[in-house]
Amino acid sequence: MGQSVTAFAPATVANVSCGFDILGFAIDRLGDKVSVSFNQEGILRVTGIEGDEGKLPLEPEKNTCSVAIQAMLNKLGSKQGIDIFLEKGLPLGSGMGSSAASAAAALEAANVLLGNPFTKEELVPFAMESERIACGSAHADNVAPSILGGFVLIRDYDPLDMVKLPVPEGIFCTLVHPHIELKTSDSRSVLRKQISLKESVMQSGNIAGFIAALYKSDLALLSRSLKDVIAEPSRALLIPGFYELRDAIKSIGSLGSGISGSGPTIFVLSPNGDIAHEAGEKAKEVFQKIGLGVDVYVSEVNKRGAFIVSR
Ligand SMILES: Nc1ncnc2c1ncn2[C@@H]1O[C@H](COP(=O)(O)OP(=O)(O)O)[C@@H](O)[C@H]1O
Ligand SMILES: N[C@@H](CCOP(=O)(O)O)C(=O)O
Repeated sequence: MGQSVTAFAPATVANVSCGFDILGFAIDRLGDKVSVSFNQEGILRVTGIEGDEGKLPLEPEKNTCSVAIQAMLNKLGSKQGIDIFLEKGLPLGSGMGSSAASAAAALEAANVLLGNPFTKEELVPFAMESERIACGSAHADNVAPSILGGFVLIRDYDPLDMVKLPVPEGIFCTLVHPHIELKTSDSRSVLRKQISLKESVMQSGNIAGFIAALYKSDLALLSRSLKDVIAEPSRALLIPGFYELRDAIKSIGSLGSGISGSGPTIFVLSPNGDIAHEAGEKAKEVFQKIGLGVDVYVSEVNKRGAFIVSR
């Protein structure tokens, strides 16, 4: 076997309530690992997947790792054969950017294997192609933060215009993952196709407030801006415990909660780690009452994004 390169890419929280399809941030530690190496057969193939309980496709045109690398090879005009091995660390259909993390790790590793022809920013459109395959929409609010780290704003899609945003000191995220699976394609299908002028004004005010809050490190403003009048009203109905958790954390000093991506994971932002852990305990109580299993992760915002583990 020739040179092998392994990369890790983190889970992400997309939308962050006020930024439907245009805002996301990366999480620490949780994520997918992908190893790539050249093969002599001149084909792109997924040679194996670990940690997916046999659920993910090996077909190169269906797996987000290979779809993303194929888009990269197409851009280079290359027919280089590459073997891909995926270690799946994220649950599927979780709302934690599982499909995106695979693509981000695959691209980070393949870019190094091919001699770094692209910057990190240039990798994002390749990963968007894989999101189109995974859930029918080429949104960038998972893949961009998974590759770049931190909070990322997608100002425009055509042409792609991304802004990496500051991360206020001390801010923590609690991810609450109830044990149900929600496909992004399904939770996109419940969205209203049109919103009112009033709702558009409210959403614009909140996304603008959120961005200002990041630049000013103003956590009170950030908390007031953590609202979603576009997706949350339709999607929250698919997530048991969503409003109960919001009520349960009202008095503990957290900054607010929302749906992570398209759900079912719920995120809570907090001004420090203690409150983030307390939010996690409240979440366990809420879901115990409902009788639904839940995983809780507490994490800082990951400023690094995808990185090389070994080469
Ligand atoms: N490498 C991959 N990792 C995760 N999902 C993948 C991968 N390749 C293809 N998929 C497909 O993408 C879908 C999961 O994506 P999605 O519903 O968007 O989950 P998430 O919200 O966790 O990203 C599944 O249908 C799965 O078969
Ligand atoms: N903006 C997208 C984000 C989907 O995130 P995922 O983690 O659920 O794949 C959407 O809201 O549909």
